[in-house]
Amino acid sequence: MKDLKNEKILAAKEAVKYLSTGQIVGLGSGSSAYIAIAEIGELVKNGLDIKGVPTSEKTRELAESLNIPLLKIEDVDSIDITIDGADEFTADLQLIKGGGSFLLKEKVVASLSKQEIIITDSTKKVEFLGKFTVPVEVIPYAQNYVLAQIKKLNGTGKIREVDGKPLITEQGNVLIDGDFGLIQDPAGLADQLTRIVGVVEHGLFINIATRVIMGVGDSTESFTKL
Ligand SMILES: O=C(CO)[C@H](O)[C@H](O)COP(=O)(O)O
Repeated sequence: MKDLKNEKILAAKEAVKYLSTGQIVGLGSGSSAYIAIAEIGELVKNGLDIKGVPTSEKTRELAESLNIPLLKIEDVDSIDITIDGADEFTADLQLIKGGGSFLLKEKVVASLSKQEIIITDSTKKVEFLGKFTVPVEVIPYAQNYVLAQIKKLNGTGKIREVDGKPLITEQGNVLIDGDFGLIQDPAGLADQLTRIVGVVEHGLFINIATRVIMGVGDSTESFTKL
């Protein structure tokens, strides 16, 4: 049986090799990113001088607990490198993110980043995105409209719930998990979702990742833009 936790650890250890002193580092969210943050905490303890930019409150709390110095996103113009996770990726580095509900901040941080390194276990690589649903962050007022528009795109949408109630994101929005089947044209779907009024952002990360490091058994595989 695959040891997915170990695969994430191996990927995280490989990713932090890209860090160097003086950098501003985006800190992702999710179980893989938290492993990387723990590694970064160790490196900081041993003298690595970086400043982190968190992608969620949970990440901020974790980084603070590890004494990683932090910057506010408002105070940075550019981020040198971000390490984050993903729910699915393809060989040409298109991603679905947002399983952990933090896609909006993750995409802002990724968009500011010169390098976006994604770390995953070996279950996340797919030929076509779409087995994992596409999270769509929506202002609550527009949720029924957006659900109807998703239908027009031949998709089905479901409001994400926690304990029987709609999950409210850190930005006060709701998430619709959109099922579009296997996605043949992720960039096209991303454009269509962006154009729906009331959609704040979605979890298709198109041409954003610069490298994916995937743990496989006892080693890692690295994917870069072809
Ligand atoms: O996008 C995310 C959170 O919004 C996560 O990076 C994604 O869900 C992967 O999580 P994990 O590393 O726990 O598998």
